[in-house]
Amino acid sequence: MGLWDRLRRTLGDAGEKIGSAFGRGLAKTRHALVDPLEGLFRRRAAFDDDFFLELEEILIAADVGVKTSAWLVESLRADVRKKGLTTPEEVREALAARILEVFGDDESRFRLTFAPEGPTVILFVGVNGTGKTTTLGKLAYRLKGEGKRVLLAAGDTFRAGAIDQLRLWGERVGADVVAREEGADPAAVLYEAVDRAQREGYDVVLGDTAGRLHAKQHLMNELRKIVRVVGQKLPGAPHEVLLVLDGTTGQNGLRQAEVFLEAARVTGIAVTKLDGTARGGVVVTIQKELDIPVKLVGVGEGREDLLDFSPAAFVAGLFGEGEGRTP
Ligand SMILES: Nc1nc2c(ncn2[C@@H]2O[C@H](COP(=O)(O)OP(=O)(O)OP(=O)(O)O)[C@@H](O)[C@H]2O)c(=O)[nH]1
Repeated sequence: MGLWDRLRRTLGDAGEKIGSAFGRGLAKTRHALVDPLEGLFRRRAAFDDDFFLELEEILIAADVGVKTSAWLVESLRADVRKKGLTTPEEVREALAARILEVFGDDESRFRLTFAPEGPTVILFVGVNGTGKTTTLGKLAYRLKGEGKRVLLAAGDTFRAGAIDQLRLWGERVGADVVAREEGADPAAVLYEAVDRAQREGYDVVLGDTAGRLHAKQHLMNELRKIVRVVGQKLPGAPHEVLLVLDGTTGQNGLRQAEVFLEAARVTGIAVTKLDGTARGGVVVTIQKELDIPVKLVGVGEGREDLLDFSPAAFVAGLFGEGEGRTP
């Protein structure tokens, strides 16, 4: 079975819808990556050194990252040689297959983890302005739609504005909010939220946290304390620590993330603002270099603009499968 058929099979009945949602979200990245690739196919008759050199430049420009791009190009070069690929279609498919290989075959790794019973606690961490609160709000909206009882915890107590923003999301999606005053101990807010969730039978607690990078040591201590306190209150929690990365910052965002990776056991990544960037290739780099699954992607400012990440949908969307085109 060819790659495109395999992707279709993985995505199943909802495939077309998922593929086109990813296709729309990745439109700018596709223009930066796949369109130049088509141009390259037209200009270069042979898959020679110049072809691979140009391909590497295209990948790097779409923020696939230097190391990952080099790996992709070398793998593709080997494919062309060993499998005797001669047509653009074959080479395009081999490249898509190599990108898919970076993510591995196990789609379940990319799904959010929920506690088998009792409340699930999901913490959102990341630099301010990356879209943490928005992503949390969108997820709350989705979970509410699934009939879950959702409690939001305003753990970014550094700014009154952040607390208000979370309250607003609570109103907008009909979720209850636990908040204290500005300057309160974030761990205490999270403790209170988990306690209330246990007593009152909430299904999910979504916890916001602060992301001030200039106070690095303080930030790390604060995060560690939150994770510790939540874990003591509810063994197994937090079930997810989601690092929110702004897709428009590409590789720079990855470097900023290191503080959070040091401070907490990050279980998944949410990449936001994919709709506004040609740097969606950063998703491939995150996988190759951090090996932490991307679980959610933001593709707009609306409350429905949140997608579950899926490697098959990502590759299908990237190569235009979801747009009703045959790749
Ligand atoms: N286009 C687009 N905009 C987004 C997306 N996610 C978030 N945004 C916007 O990004 C901006 C920042 O989002 P916030 O949720 O406030 O970011 P934050 O990380 O919580 O930042 P602080 O509140 O400062 O801690 C807002 O204007 C959001 O509407 C997305 O997926 N696509």
